[in-house]
Amino acid sequence: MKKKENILIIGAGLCGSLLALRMAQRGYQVQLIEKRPDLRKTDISAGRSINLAFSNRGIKAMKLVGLERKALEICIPMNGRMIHDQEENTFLSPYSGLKHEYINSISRTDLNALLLDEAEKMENVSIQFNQECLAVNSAEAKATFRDYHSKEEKTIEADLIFGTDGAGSSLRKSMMEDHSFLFSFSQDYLQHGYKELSIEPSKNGDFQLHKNALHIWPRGENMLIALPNLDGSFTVTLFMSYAEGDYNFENITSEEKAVEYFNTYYPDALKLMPNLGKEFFENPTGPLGTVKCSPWHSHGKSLLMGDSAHAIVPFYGQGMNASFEDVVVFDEALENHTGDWETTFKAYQEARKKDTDAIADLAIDNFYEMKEHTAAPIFQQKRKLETAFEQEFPAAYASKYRLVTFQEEIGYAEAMQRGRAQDKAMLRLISKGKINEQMTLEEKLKLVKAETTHILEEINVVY
Ligand SMILES: Cc1cc2nc3c(=O)[nH]c(=O)nc-3n(C[C@H](O)[C@H](O)[C@H](O)COP(=O)(O)OP(=O)(O)OC[C@H]3O[C@@H](n4cnc5c(N)ncnc54)[C@H](O)[C@@H]3O)c2cc1C
Ligand SMILES: NC(=O)C1=CN([C@@H]2O[C@H](COP(=O)(O)OP(=O)(O)OC[C@H]3O[C@@H](n4cnc5c(N)ncnc54)[C@H](OP(=O)(O)O)[C@@H]3O)[C@@H](O)[C@H]2O)C=CC1
Ligand SMILES: Nc1ccccc1C(=O)C[C@H](N)C(=O)O
Repeated sequence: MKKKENILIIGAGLCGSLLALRMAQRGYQVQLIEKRPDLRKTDISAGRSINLAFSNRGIKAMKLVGLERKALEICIPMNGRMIHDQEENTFLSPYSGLKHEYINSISRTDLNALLLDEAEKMENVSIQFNQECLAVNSAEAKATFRDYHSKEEKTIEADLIFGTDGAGSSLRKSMMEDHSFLFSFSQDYLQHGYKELSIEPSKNGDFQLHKNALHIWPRGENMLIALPNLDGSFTVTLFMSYAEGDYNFENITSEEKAVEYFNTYYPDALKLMPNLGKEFFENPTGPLGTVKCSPWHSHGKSLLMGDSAHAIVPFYGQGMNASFEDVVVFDEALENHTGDWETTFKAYQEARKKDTDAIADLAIDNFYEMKEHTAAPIFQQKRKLETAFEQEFPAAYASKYRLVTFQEEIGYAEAMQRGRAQDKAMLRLISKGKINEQMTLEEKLKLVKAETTHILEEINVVY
């Protein structure tokens, strides 16, 4: 039997360590090389989200490598959005009408460590840390690395190179500089950035907010969110404009002003954040952007996956889930692999690109939905109706959120098209007063379905 190829994977983040494990399970020789220190031994989380919303697409990928149960053991279920209004009232808006459909809060470090531990157990995987990739020569399948401590440089050769080195990918930069093929690239930054803060557990170690929810303080321009951690704390993230509005990252220049801002907009959260002023200035402000590029592969020797191929804004809680799903889709492409990598890479991109483009756009939609629409009565009415449809007629109706998050058998592109049409139909019917309380739920559903079909027909889509 032909010996399987040597594979070099750049970046041992979430996607890279999952890919390394899967490729090793398939019998390839894998070298996984990471710029940062081993996160199981050193804490340098700066600049990354501490916890993540983990849902069906990500869970499916963990199942592929046999780690679904271990991952779910370290999760906290979040059944819905807990909306906090400015008067300090709260209400829970479920993510689905079905009890078993919820998203999970998981620690980035714990999940990454789980994958690294399992990959390390494989005798055909080697992992190196503190080695930054500087450049990749895809035509020759060679990559240059620099040791973080000694600053020494070395070149590593392989049969194939996978770039899973995140939004600032070194492989992607090298592809951009390789003028032997046409490489398309776009990067769009939002005018908003993010800052991570925290709510510590109470003195008794209890959660100070409802544990099983993703908390949102929608304030129109800006918003605050909080996700629970296993130790009873919450990781709080402020999404705020860099330079616009009365308060922004540029003009909050003192601890007093940070506290004043929170006291004005998030008074209930502020009561639980005694260290806000200090944390605000100790923690970094991160940018939020979308990266799209094509092709994802070059010379039949290298391939971009995860954020390096398609970084998205975090608002759908799908970046990692999509990066994990990449591994599932690539694994399916490997089923038809006949030895020609260029063909396999092309087939993978063909199957995947429309869906990662769609989740990038959906994530921008959800930015507006979270920070503005969740506070609007018409939106709340729509969500209530959708939840009722899902409860009573789960096979006949799935909201956009449910299609994207819980129906992993449907691609993001289809979820976007159907979901957007449904949203438009519902909002149209509600605002025109065509849905009224005299109607049965079944009659309301019929009307929404007909209006959705009409909207889809207008854009020539038939399901
Ligand atoms: C604020 C925020 C919140 C988020 N929340 C969610 C969420 O709730 N749910 C969700 O699904 N997604 C979320 N995401 C998105 C998620 O973080 C990413 O989609 C995911 O981390 C992508 O995984 P990756 O392995 O492709 O990249 P990364 O996790 O960024 O990993 C890349 C790895 O490559 C290493 N690396 C980088 N450059 C080099 C180099 N030159 N040489 C060697 N190694 C290198 C990095 O150190 C890192 O370890 C969020 C993102 C942000 C910013
Ligand atoms: N488009 C987008 O939305 C986004 C793009 N990016 C891009 O991605 C790239 C990477 O960003 P990011 O992940 O935040 O930054 P890095 O991982 O490069 O650095 C984060 C911190 O970790 C330190 N560090 C890195 N490696 C080691 C090591 N081996 N040992 C000890 N300390 C280490 C760095 O120190 P030191 O300063 O010494 O290197 C720095 O203080 C950037 O180019 C950024 O612009 C990032 C996020 C989103
Ligand atoms: N993890 C996140 C990080 C940042 C911003 C949003 C999320 C979400 O998960 C939002 C969730 N999907 C929602 O729609 O309520």
